[in-house]
Amino acid sequence: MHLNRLSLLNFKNIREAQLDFSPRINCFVGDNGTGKTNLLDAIHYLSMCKSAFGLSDSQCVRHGDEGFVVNGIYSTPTGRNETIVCTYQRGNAKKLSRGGKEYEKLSDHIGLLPIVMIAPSDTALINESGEERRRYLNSLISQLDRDYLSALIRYNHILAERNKLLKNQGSANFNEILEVFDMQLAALGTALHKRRRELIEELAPLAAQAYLKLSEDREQVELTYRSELNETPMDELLRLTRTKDLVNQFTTGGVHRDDIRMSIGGYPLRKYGSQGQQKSFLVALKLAQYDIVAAHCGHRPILLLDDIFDKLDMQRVEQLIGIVSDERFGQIFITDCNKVRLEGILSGNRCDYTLFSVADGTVAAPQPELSSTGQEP
Ligand SMILES: Nc1ncnc2c1ncn2[C@@H]1O[C@H](COP(=O)(O)OP(=O)(O)OP(=O)(O)O)[C@@H](O)[C@H]1O
Repeated sequence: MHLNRLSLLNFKNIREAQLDFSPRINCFVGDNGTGKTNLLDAIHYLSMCKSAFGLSDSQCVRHGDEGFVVNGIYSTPTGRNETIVCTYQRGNAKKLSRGGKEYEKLSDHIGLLPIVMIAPSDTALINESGEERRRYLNSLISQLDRDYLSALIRYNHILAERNKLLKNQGSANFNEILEVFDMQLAALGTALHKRRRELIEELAPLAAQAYLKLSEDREQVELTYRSELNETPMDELLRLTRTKDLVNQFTTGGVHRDDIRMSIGGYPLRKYGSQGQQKSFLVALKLAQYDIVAAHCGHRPILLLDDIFDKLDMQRVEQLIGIVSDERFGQIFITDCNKVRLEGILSGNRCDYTLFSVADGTVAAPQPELSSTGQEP
């Protein structure tokens, strides 16, 4: 599945654009703040029905305008064309259609056009709280497994109800209701824990392998799943923490406290990893994610590489381009401020790429000499 044509209307700083893409490597080059990342975000919208950066729909409407349209024509593996359109008007719910038919539930679309993005904001995965890492896990597993998403929604709902009850300990039938919540929470928590454990067991060796390759066998990283449920089943955990929960008036144990430990050479990555090592780790993690998503859907996700070369030394950049130029990767979109550097790296790796110049929200169609297999026409 690849994106043939992207048409935009009033999306962020892009008033209007219509772009035809290569099924392999597409590059957006231009100065800071010109709209390169915004183009990636539009592609993200078509897959995930939302911005990759936690922005609301209205924040993605071009300033002063009333709504946006993001339209993508995709080529399916069977050679058919599939049109996906996302439209949003301020004050209304956004709409998503596939082949002219509007989705009733946006969640039905998730997973149809798999996508993996590597962006500078991913550093939050290392530097922020466990909530960020749980969000990452949840979003990844939800792309692979619809049951997971519904179990997660139920878990969060019951957790909120249980916390409300714990603040209201004088309410009628308090103990009976608490027992019911505990039973439901234990069943859902156990299912979420199992799925997270399986995913991390799959992800960890792939990420470690990708990191080794990026660092040319110089450094080793590790990813481990931290959960209270690794040692204690959820029903028992709720029993053990009951007294504490009554005092604190919220649920102190469960999968809502899970985390992922990331380390380099046995030490915490956040404290001991350099910026380049942290960036390499995130790239390795996302490459591992790519392999898992590709294996699960049976076709290659679209890969979005935003500002990917920042903080990486030339060897790692070369390794990365070497990895993604492999045939197991499908369509790729890369942004960079430095056209000469990007062209040098891609030509050096004999990559087939198409280059778009972005300036002040306007995207120039590729010139013949900029659509290259590394050689002048
Ligand atoms: N809703 C919006 N309406 C108009 N302009 C917007 C909107 N949202 C963001 N922008 C503008 O888009 C620009 C940022 O674009 P983008 O993040 O794509 O930059 P970039 O080309 O990737 O830059 P960099 O190289 O610095 O990462 C900023 O100038 C910002 O003000």
